[in-house]
Amino acid sequence: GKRNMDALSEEEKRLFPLKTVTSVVSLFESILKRTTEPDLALLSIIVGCIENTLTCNQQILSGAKSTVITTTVDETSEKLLAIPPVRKEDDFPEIEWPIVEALYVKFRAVIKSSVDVTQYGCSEFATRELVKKVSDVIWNTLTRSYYKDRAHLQSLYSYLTGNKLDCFGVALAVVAGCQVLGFNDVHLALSEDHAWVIFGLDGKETAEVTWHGKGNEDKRGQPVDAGIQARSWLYVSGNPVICSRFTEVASLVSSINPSITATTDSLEVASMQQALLWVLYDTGHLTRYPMALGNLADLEELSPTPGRCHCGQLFSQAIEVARRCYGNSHVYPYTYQGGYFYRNRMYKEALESWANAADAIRSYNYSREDEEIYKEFLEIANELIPFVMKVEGSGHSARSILKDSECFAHLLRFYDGICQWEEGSCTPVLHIGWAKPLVNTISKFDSQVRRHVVISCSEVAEEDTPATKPPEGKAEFHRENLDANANQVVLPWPLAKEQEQEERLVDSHVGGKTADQK
Ligand SMILES: FC(F)(F)Cc1cc2c(N3CCN(c4nnc(C(F)(F)F)s4)CC3)ncnc2s1
Repeated sequence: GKRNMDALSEEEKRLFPLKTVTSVVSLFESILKRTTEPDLALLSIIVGCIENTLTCNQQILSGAKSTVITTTVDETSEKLLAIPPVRKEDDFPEIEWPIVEALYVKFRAVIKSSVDVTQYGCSEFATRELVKKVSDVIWNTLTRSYYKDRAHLQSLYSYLTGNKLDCFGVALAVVAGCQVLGFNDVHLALSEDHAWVIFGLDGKETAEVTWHGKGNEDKRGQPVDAGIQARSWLYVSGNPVICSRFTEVASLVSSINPSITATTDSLEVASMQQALLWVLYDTGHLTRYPMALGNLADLEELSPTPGRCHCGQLFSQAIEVARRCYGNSHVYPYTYQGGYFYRNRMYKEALESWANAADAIRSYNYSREDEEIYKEFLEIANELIPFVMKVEGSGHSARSILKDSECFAHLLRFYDGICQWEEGSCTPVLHIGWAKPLVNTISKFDSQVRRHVVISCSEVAEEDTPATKPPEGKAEFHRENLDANANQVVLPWPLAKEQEQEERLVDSHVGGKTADQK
């Protein structure tokens, strides 16, 4: 029969005007169920329209009930403000189909009129020149200069109504533009702080299509191999999330930003994002996307969905995926989980997550474009851990973590990971600003506790390692390494080297027992 060339079916159009979370969820479910690939431009315009309507022209003083702030209004101002009747929390201003359709048609027209595909070969696959051309079209239609880190610049709605996009938004727009031109081999590749595209036969080619950070010359058009060779966290050792159309939908949903101000979120936008993430979770499109699982977990912590798993399980799932599918080269799954434990005063678990985060960073070389993760570790080391020491320090209970050798081991592993991250890097990581909190933190632990920590060397395991006892220097830090009364913990090698040298030093001076006599 007649191919329906419209973006939406008649049934889907009947869901408009969109004014509840439920209607947006129904629309997404319908589109995700189709046999054809979801249209990134259409979905990005829809969620962008809702987000920007609810967060950008919000008059807090209008007393609109949609925001989270608690306005302390006194009697007089109550009358003045004439607060409107409380709206259901998933109500939002009506989004009309003709508005969305007009923006969608405009995007397709901009792309098709700016790119003459006949100039780029006749293969079904995109070429580097084609990808660069689409990136140039987006790039050259952006406002000359604007605050790139502002919120709500990630969608095509922002691009089409304000000619502004953030770093992620440019990458998404390029992939959406290639989809308009029929190049379905062009897909998003996502690291924890950057985005690029893959394309060509078997998706073997890569290309930068957007900028990164401040004051860095953009590398648009170039492959990302150099970044991967440099072993910088920014390129996650060549383990980015390689998106399908569906994971690209997950990325545009995950990048929805409900914030109205630094301290206020829009309830409707947050509940829409949460509901859409569950739709993508149920259709299996978050399975290999740790950050989206982390985003969903954060939303669930704030407002648990009845009948859904506990947010703690989502944080754990994200870690599982990062270990199984991405060579444990992602850091955020551990800092998402550590943040959750910290907010819920589960400080021993938080220390373990942060030590695991440091294990993930240790094999990288720190480079100047890795500032985001540097700031993450700096905040953990110089704000969060000192706070834990402060609140735990007062407790003289035997159960205090300051008397727990496993906690001390987590702490040493945390610092050791950062030290090893610095080793071999061109850019230094640690400076005197790290030392004071470090010394302060380490010295808070009981000397008895410190005495019980056994440092072991974990050389690279050989194939024929005897299964019986862990050979000299082979024991890694595993739970089973705790001896019967669990008051000894074993640490991985890098720290042991220093400890052994220290002990040898001590022994030579005070004739104490050597390491192997203990
Ligand atoms: F494409 C770029 F360049 F933007 C890189 C990406 C970032 C990002 C994301 N983020 C970034 C990390 N992020 C975090 N929020 N809390 C974090 C943690 F520190 F608690 F771990 S990390 C929020 C969402 N969430 C989904 N997908 C992506 S793809």
